[in-house]
Amino acid sequence: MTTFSFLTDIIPNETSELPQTSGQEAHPDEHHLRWNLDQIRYKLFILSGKGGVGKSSVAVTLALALARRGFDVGLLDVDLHGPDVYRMLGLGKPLSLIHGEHSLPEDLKHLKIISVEAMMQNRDAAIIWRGAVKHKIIRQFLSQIEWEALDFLIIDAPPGTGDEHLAIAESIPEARAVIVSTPQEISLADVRKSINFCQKIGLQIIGVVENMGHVVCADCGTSIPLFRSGVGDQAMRSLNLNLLGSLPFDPQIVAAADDGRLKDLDPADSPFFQELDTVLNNIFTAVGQTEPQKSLAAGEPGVTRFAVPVQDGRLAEQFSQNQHFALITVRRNQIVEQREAIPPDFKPGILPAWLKREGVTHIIAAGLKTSVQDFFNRQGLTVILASSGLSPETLVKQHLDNLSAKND
Ligand SMILES: Nc1ncnc2c1ncn2[C@@H]1O[C@H](COP(=O)(O)OP(=O)(O)OP(=O)(O)O)[C@@H](O)[C@H]1O
Repeated sequence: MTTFSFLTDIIPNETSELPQTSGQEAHPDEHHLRWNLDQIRYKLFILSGKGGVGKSSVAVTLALALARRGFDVGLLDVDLHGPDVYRMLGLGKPLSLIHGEHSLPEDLKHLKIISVEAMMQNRDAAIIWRGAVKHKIIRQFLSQIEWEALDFLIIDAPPGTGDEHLAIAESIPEARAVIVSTPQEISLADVRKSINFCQKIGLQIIGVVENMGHVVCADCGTSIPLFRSGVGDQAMRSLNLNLLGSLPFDPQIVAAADDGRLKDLDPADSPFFQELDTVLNNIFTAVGQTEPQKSLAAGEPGVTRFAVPVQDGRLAEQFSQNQHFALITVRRNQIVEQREAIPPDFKPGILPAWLKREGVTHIIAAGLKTSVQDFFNRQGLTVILASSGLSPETLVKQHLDNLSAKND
């Protein structure tokens, strides 16, 4: 569940009044912001120099495709003046600020979405906010929403390079930019501005998605260019950018986005979604995500994942830096998957977040102090104490045997 009650004090009701803020306040949320962001593995910032090139469509469909592959995904719409994400997905009802919470439909269980549009009682109201207010709202989206452990956060920005972009770049310096463009010289000129912006503020660009440059013939599957051919390719080469993929113009995308049915389109019937797979795979390569499919989703019914700190293939006597964990997945009392992984750090703020991101539900460990056990328990991780020296597989099997003996 994502909670939003904090927004009552910053979102004007039905009007475009400015909330009172100097914009100069120190951010008491700094700690929470870092805590939240440390739990998110990859942050992708979707940009375009020009409006209407399909940036929101790419952001939304990337988020859908990732969630369908089992990744935990957050989609943040920071296009404060023209938020479209909520509309494209048909998430009709405005968020109830009285109850301060909102739950997403079951079929989007791997996807969390937040857009300023979700909070507007009147969606046609113009939003007139100064830079400082935008900055504050974006910081609050990032620091006060309980995003929890995510594999990907997709951020949809307005066109151009304005306050929203600066707020994101300052708050998430580790975000990586994906630039969306159509293959026309007029759009590509704006791409150069986006590149310049990213370079000036030190945002890493992972590549460009070319959109609506061709159509795919429904009868013969031939690709028919809609613009002067070669313009996009030449520009990518001259800008030294990675082309992540070329998405076709697909009339189903327009109709589905207009009707709020983007999430209902069958990817198998859509040339756009088929080509989006190439974009996704190129993004995985660029960010170093080795598995294009999350093997088994954390929290799936009947699935538990054990983390066992190991040394020389056996349960380690204690936690130590650079230690491997055996991650063992159990489904219906059977071990279905086993692999090793190393956490990025052993700090209290990092280790539980990493374990949760890896879908871990149980830790098997030796000699953990009660205070450390309580700490993991508070993070929703069950601790099972065992003696060191046995293999992780044996320990998990012993635990499963003990459980079934108790149930008999
Ligand atoms: N590949 C595509 N095929 C067909 N229609 C598309 C495609 N990509 C985007 N569209 C349509 O083009 C229009 C503009 O797309 P979108 O809103 O995603 O652009 P944008 O760059 O985010 O615009 P802005 O930032 O100005 O809001 C929408 O109607 C959308 O449905």
